[in-house]
Order: sequence, then structure tokens, then C-alpha cells
Amino acid sequence: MELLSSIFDNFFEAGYLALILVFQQEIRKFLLMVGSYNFTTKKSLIRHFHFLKNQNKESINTDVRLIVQACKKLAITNTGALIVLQRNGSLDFVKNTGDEMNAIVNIPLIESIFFKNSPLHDGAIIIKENKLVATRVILPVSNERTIPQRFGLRHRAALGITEKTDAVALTVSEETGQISYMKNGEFVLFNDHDELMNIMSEDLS
Ligand SMILES: Nc1ncnc2c1ncn2[C@@H]1O[C@H](COP(=O)(O)OP(=O)(O)OP(=O)(O)O)[C@@H](O)[C@H]1O
Repeated sequence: MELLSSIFDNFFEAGYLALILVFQQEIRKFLLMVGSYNFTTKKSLIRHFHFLKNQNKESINTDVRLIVQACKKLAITNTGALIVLQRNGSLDFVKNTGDEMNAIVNIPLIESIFFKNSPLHDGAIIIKENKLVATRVILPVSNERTIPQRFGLRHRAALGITEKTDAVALTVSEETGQISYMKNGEFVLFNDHDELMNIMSEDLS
């Protein structure tokens, strides 16, 4: 009987270990999100309780149309861009790698930042609601092996930040002018810009 119980004990211990190993990415992301989550803001709490959504009147939603329009303009001139859109989780751990800003977002501002000769064009920008809160930010790069080789560091950085936090990201490829949208460490597919705006509006509302 004792032998049987020790076999079961070992079996369950090995099971826990296997579970931790299998889900280590998810556990890491969860802990990062809990660690960086700003539970004190009313908005972040309300976002978690969707049944209270209608009472969230004073929150400002990100102007998705404006950001997609800016990306379309950048795409026409093959100007590379990396835009991170903050949601509930704090991005302070990456914000510190760049320059903090506090500017209302508009299309010429986004265009001028990513203009190739601009001193601010390197790295990512972070937008929170309708404010540009940081420029020249260095993001953690995704190590995911399944990302196709044609995607370089800009795309890997966008995937990396969305893998580690609840933020979403947009890239404009300097090589192809292609606009990509990333969430949860994956590319989100869309057929046209209207669909992209709808998906983003849903994610950022
Ligand atoms: N870790 C990072 N965090 C933020 N920005 C980054 C990071 N790594 C690279 N970038 C930005 O991406 C730019 C281009 O990188 P790279 O050419 O390797 O990307 P890519 O995915 O091939 O994109 P593109 O299609 O635009 O060439 C860099 O000049 C830099 O501005």
C-alpha cells in the first residue's frame, strides 16, 4: 500500500513539473501581466468587468482610424514604423528604454517621427489612449522559431511585446510597405483596412 502511494506521489509530482514545463510561456506571461497590471485605475478595473462597460464614460478610446490612416500614409512611402498600443497592462518596463513624451496623437506627428531622417525614427512608439507616451523604445524580441524568416527585428519586436504583455502592435514594413497587426504574440490577419480598424476598435474599446 505504501509502495502504491509513493508511486502515485511521484507520478503527481512529475505531472506538476510536466505541466509547468509545457505551460511555461503562458505562466511567464501571466506573472508578467499580474506584476505590471495597474489595478488601481478605474478604467482597467472596469475593462475586466464587461457588464459595467456602459458606465465607463470618462475613458478615452484610442482613435484607431487616425492610427490606421497614418500607417497607410507611411506604407505609401515605404517608411518603416512600429507602434505599440497600450491596453490595461503597464508598459513602464519598456518605456524607460526610450524617451517619455506627452503629446496628443495626430497623423503628421506619427509621420514625422518615422520619417527616415528624424532622430526619433528608430525603435517603437507607445500610444496610450490618444497620447503618444514614448518614442525610441526598445522592445523585447520574440524568440518564436515559427516566425517566417522574411520578418526581421521590427516584426519580432512587435510580436515580442504582444507576447509578454496585453498590448497590441502595428508595424509598417520598410521593405514592402505592408501593414501588420499583432496581438498575443501572433499576427492578426485582415482583408482590408476597414477590417483592421474593426478588429482594433474591438481590441481597444
Ligand atoms: N527590439 C526592437 N525594439 C524596437 N524597435 C526595433 C527593435 N529591433 C529593431 N527595431 C526597429 O526595426 C527597424 C528595422 O529592423 P529590421 O529591418 O530588422 O526589421 P524588419 O522586420 O525586417 O522590418 P522591415 O520590413 O521594415 O525591414 C530598426 O531600424 C529599428 O528601428
